[in-house]
Amino acid sequence: MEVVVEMKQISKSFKEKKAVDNISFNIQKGSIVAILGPNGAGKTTTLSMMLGMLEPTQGDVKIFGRHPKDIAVREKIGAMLQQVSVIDRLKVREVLELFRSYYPHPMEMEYLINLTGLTPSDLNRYAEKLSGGQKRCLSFALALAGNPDLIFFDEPTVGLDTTARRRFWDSIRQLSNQGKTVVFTTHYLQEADDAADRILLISRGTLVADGTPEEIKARIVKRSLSFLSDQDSPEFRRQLQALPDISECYDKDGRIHVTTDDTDSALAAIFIGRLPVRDVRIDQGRLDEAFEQLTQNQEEAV
Ligand SMILES: Nc1ncnc2c1ncn2[C@@H]1O[C@H](COP(=O)(O)OP(=O)(O)OP(=O)(O)O)[C@@H](O)[C@H]1O
Repeated sequence: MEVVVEMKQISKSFKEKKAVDNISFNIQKGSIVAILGPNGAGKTTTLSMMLGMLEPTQGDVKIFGRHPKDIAVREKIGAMLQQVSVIDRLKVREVLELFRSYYPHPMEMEYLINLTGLTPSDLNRYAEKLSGGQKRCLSFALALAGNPDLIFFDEPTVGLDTTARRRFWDSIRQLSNQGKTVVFTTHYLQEADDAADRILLISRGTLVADGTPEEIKARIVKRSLSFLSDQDSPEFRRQLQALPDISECYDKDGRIHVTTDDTDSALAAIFIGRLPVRDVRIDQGRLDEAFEQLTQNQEEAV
């Protein structure tokens, strides 16, 4: 598989603040990768270094095997960033033509318009007169104007309604099917889960997990066992605390719950030790709760 992005031991500090701390990953051609994390995690900083807009304090970024600022790289990448700025006094069609003219192999105008949700009537309007959502569509179109092989999006769906959001992700899938590589940042686990093949989970500047959405979910969602007991005693509670990989033991809704990363081993230990339990259930924690907890921890630490 062709590697298009190589991030090797990247750190970025702003004065005293370490925004990104020793992150390494590669991105393969044709993949859709979400950089997921709470506010201030370092997502935009990471993206900006891939785009060559920020130089790392340490480490090495390579895009298509070259420095991100290399002209050959610039012709093959597109980006849609958080702030939407449009050129005044130009109609949408003129702005698009202008951007297309910067590139050796621009995307066909008709395809570009279809893909990005701009309508024929939008094309004759002045860019500054578009609504917020329409400006996002224009921004998407400008990111694609050069027919890039690698496209970066910073929080792409902020401010889009449900229909526009769905259209955006459908278009991204189409681009990915053509072998284009997509990297986007998001706060939302749900969005990363729906849209990405792979999630890079960033927290406080470090890469805390890297895998498919399924792997990430399995990692952050805690499992627990719950059961009833007719012979509750301090000795029984001590035995529960000694189960493998137990992080918590509590009572809820008349049942005893133990949280563990390894439900199989905990179950085996319960049966081997003949602990006085019955009606054992394995519960999967809720994904949104787990992610919220991760986010809260981050916010508390900032
Ligand atoms: N130019 C800068 N000067 C000083 N500190 C900065 C600068 N840019 C980012 N930071 C700090 O670096 C940290 C990471 O910021 P970054 O914008 O990368 O986070 P993020 O994950 O993209 O957050 P958000 O989701 O809120 O956009 C934050 O603490 C931020 O305040």
